[in-house]
Amino acid sequence: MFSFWKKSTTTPQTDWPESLISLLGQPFSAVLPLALTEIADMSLNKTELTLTLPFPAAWLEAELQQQLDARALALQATVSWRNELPAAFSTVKQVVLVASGKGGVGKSTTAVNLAVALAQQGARVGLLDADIYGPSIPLMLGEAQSRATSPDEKHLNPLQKFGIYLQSIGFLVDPENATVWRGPMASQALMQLVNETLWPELDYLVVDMPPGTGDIQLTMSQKLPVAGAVIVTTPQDVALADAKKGIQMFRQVNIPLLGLIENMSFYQCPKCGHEDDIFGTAGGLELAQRYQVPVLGQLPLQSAIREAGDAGSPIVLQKNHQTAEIYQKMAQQLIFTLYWQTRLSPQQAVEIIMTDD
Ligand SMILES: Nc1ncnc2c1ncn2[C@@H]1O[C@H](COP(=O)(O)OP(=O)(O)OP(=O)(O)O)[C@@H](O)[C@H]1O
Repeated sequence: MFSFWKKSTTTPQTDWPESLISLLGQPFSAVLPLALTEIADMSLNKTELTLTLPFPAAWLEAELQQQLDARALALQATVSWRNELPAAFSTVKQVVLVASGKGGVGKSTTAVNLAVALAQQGARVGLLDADIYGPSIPLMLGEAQSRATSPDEKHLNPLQKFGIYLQSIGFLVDPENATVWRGPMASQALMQLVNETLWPELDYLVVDMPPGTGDIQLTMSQKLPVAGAVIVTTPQDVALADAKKGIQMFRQVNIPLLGLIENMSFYQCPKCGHEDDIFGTAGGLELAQRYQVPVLGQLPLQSAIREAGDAGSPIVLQKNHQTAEIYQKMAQQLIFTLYWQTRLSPQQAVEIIMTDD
């Protein structure tokens, strides 16, 4: 019997206003295509409607309040969440890989912005920079000069920035030294980085994978108890061919594909807003359709994204920025996809065992 989420007995009572019951009983939005009555624990106390969900959804509070106001229901919405998932390993509940077949398509940018967007929803988030060929996350979070510290010479403390916990191969070695690692040595080092970091309790650990579909990527995908992978691609033919290999690799090792993100989808002129399909049209979307992978979103090629990354302050932190909102919507979709997937097949906790092969 599925036991991920037990609804309480506080589902709407008959004395709840009819319009409130109808609001909560409708599929809520494209991001949350379920009725809140199906997933939330709810209570109504005079002027306050309190919902507790099985996944982080800070965005829902504002949307729900809007709907309550629109229906002239004089209620204050409060949303909280409770994570009842078992840890997939150590203190980490769900591991999400961000991968790309080809280098330079914006994988690290996407991983950083998604991790911060997940934290903005109220989740406890870790970000592991496993991109051994170009650990760029320290730079993108303004921590390029930081080094990992150890409390006992055996473990590593993660850094904390913008509400997320960070670890990077770049905090341990100079990027030039890391790039010479190959095969087993690289995967061994990366697995050590995962295991020896003192992660606090995390709802999501986002892993920025090295680009490509070689041995390192395969070993990591097999050794980590992964909840799912997100593929980042640009619409160019060469990137798509490599993204296809990524999809095939994850399918081979039974890792669910949570979604595809088409980055640098179109060029957006910062002056006039004109859009141009600089790398072709919707290639990522066609690939996603062909392989039946959900599309999480499309991002423009936009100098603001690069500038924010270079300044060490990801664009998702900017208030009311259109691009920040795209990342936030993608994170919401990701949260719901992970919830739904776990609900359909509850995961088992596993122990990570290091071997020399
Ligand atoms: N949508 C975008 N618009 C403009 N610049 C972008 C966009 N996405 C990424 N960039 C920039 O492109 C460069 C490469 O991005 P990033 O490091 O995220 O790619 P990557 O796929 O992780 O690369 P690598 O394979 O080297 O790790 C960075 O300078 C980044 O700021």
